[in-house]
Amino acid sequence: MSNYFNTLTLREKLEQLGKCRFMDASEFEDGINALKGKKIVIVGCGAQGLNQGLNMRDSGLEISYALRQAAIDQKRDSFKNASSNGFTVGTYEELLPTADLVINLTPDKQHTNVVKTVMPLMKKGATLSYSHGFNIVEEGMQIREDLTVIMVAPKCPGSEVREEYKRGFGVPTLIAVHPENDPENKGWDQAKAYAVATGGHRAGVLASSFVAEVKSDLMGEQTILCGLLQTGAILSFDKMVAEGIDAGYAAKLIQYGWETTTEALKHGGITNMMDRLSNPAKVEAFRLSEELKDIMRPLFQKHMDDIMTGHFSKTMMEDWANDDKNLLTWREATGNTAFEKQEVTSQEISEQEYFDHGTLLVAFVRAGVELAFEAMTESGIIDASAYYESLHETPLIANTIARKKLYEMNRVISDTAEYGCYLFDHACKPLLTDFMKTVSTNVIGQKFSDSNDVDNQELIRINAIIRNHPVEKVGAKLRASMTAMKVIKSA
Ligand SMILES: NC(=O)C1=CN([C@@H]2O[C@H](COP(=O)(O)OP(=O)(O)OC[C@H]3O[C@@H](n4cnc5c(N)ncnc54)[C@H](OP(=O)(O)O)[C@@H]3O)[C@@H](O)[C@H]2O)C=CC1
Ligand SMILES: CC[C@](O)(C(C)=O)C(=O)O
Ligand SMILES: [Mg+2]
Ligand SMILES: [Mg+2]
Repeated sequence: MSNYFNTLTLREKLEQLGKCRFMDASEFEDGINALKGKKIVIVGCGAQGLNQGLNMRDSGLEISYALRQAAIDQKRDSFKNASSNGFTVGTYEELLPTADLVINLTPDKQHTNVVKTVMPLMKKGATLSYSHGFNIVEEGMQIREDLTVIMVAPKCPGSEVREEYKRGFGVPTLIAVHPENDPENKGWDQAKAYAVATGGHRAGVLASSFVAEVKSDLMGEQTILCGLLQTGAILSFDKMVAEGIDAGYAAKLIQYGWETTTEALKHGGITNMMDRLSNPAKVEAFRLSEELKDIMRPLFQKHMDDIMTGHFSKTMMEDWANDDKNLLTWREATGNTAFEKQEVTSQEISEQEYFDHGTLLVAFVRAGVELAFEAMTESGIIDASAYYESLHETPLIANTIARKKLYEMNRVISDTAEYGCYLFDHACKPLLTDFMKTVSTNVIGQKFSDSNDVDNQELIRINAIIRNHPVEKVGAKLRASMTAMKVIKSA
């Protein structure tokens, strides 16, 4: 097997990277019909497997879970997840030969092994689905010619896939059909029905490609979504403690600070998040974020380049072959950081205080979102896709940090995202050493200034720069269509 992306001509690469169309609500009028009455078997019952399955069953589809014999015999979490929720659970041999749709929701590292085991058992003309295209794009997995291959990739952690559905909504979702595997021309109808069943159509669906999904997903998770939140958390905590801020307070400010400040992104993008600061603090956050952008730009570009060339996937696969030595060492090191180990204070921190004492957090978020968006769009990824993989998903990942610090984030995201997160974090922390020496507790841990004095001309200039960034333009459009869809549904 060889990297599929690297076998494409330049024109084919650009064509697939640029595939991204925001689908109209009318395209989902057929609902779940293309999958109604079909036998759907999910392989794996972890973060995505369980939550997607619950939504699909509640939407009227017939779902069961195929697990490894050992998982069933040992009553592992996957078995408990599926059986305690009343699903039929069976072995591959029992369930796969009659399945119309097999959904592979095992970790990316296992895909080659899982697909090679599953494929011979699948009936002629069935469909194989993924929620991330790594196996097809980076490993070049070849799928039997009679099988249709689709992707339905929710742009968020599995827990949110379920929570949003229960709220009567859904999460933005990217769908694709592998061009090499659509022999009966039914892939798009099935992918659309699947997106309806998970609730994704209510939040916005992008008709895209396996290639665009993989390259944008990897970039978002390595940089702004997970890597930078981890780096920013550790550096900000260490800084506060070194400067005499109570450690319990510092830990709480970070653990919940990302969630509170990025909640503002959901409603009104970077503009709204920055507007939550006092004017002098906004001017300072802008200055800091510009500096951060200059320092971190080469690192963001390196991650994008390494993802595009296949260098990242090659090195991660080397670690897979080496029993995950790097991943496991890095995971342990994250668990041992002072931030992770520190108990948080019981002292109340108000919503506004998270902004007032978190100017640096806001600067990190602005810098990271804009850099990730810029690196993706400069590489041919369409702005809507880049928006979902940078700004949109940041608050969702921040929610996981609020639950149990970095441990919870790294547990909930895929192993692929976790590996990329550590990779970025280890390269980024040393880059920011000098920068961190220049900041003090007036931008992290305490209020920036008691005065509200500000130069009007400077404020106007800064506001214009923030508001005119392309991530703000596409974000305003996408957020408006999400609201519109929500209204259509409840009408
Ligand atoms: N995590 C997330 O939020 C997101 C994940 N994705 C994608 O979704 C897919 C699933 O990821 P995620 O939900 O994180 O995965 P998990 O790590 O949560 O998956 C665990 C499940 O996979 C099973 N499994 C593990 N190894 C094997 C194997 N060798 N053979 C068969 N089953 C195995 C486990 O079963 P057992 O009990 O037998 O070990 C368990 O049921 C990935 O492609 C990922 O990139 C996409 C968007 C977000
Ligand atoms: C952010 C990481 C992710 O891509 C996701 C939750 O969307 C993953 O792979 O877990
Ligand atoms: Mg993702
Ligand atoms: Mg991912």
